[in-house]
Amino acid sequence: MSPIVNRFLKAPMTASVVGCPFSGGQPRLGVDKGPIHLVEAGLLDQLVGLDWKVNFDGHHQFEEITAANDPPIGKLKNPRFVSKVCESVAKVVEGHAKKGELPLTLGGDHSLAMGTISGTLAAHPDACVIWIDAHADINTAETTDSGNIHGMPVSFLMGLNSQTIPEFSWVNPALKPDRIVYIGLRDVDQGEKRILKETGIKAFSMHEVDKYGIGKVVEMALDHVNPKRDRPIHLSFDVDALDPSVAPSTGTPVRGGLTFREGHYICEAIWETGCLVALDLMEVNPSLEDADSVQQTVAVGCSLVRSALGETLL
Ligand SMILES: NC(=[NH2+])NCCC[C@H](N)C(=O)O
Ligand SMILES: [Mn+2]
Ligand SMILES: [Mn+2]
Repeated sequence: MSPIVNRFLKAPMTASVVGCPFSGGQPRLGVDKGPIHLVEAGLLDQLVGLDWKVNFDGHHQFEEITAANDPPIGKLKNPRFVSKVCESVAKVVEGHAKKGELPLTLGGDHSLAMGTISGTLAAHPDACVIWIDAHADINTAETTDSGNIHGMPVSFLMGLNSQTIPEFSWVNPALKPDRIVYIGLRDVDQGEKRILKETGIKAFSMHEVDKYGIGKVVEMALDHVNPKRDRPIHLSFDVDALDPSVAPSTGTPVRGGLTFREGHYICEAIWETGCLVALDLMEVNPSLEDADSVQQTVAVGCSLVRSALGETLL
């Protein structure tokens, strides 16, 4: 383990794994198998190898709400199911975080971040969010085209929906625009572009990664949300931020993404701040593409987590 001291976690440093076999935030089956594959690939032993104490007592259990009992609310698909699962995930993440452990949430689709970030903010009200993704996931109930809630968690966390949706009233819209920063964006819907402008949320798209290089981009991102490097950091990593040649097995791949090293650099640099308090690794879908692609994507998912939890190259 690197000599980095984490200022928010209790010793012995403990990762509490929240495996979330959930796919209700988007239509493609298989993303619910992501956490199972990540664990079966040996991720937990790898973390033990980095000197983490690892808590894992099986994947997160939740009650299924069937489509028949979950008609759309406006355009939102599976709204009650997504909401219930995220609410339970929020409680679990909050519980771990309040004990000084690091919740490591394995998705599952990215709607789960509504839960994980709610949980983090309940335990660490001062936290900032670093969101690594091809997508902004900030559509509102009004702007969404797809109705897939994995494209909307940030809007709920920030309270951007003009009409309150009672099913989601448990979400405390505590995330402020200056406490989230994006890296890796390249497929942002028109309505989302407008929201980013209006809220003034800082975003480093692939254009900025090309222009400045990943080292400078991460530094600028941290300077924005965490200028004194004294705030807890929640890192939410959607594997589709990586180029599809690096992480092919994901539901909404977009070409022109982060290289293998750029993705890992982000994780390493955030660990080096000593401020990481929660990590999400989302959207690994082992049902998509051939067996080699699946193996490659799962392996990259594991190595991103290791980098974020202190693995170094030397
Ligand atoms: N977490 C993701 N992969 N999100 C993809 C979102 C795609 C699109 N913007 C939508 O709203 O449906
Ligand atoms: Mn994405
Ligand atoms: Mn996403």
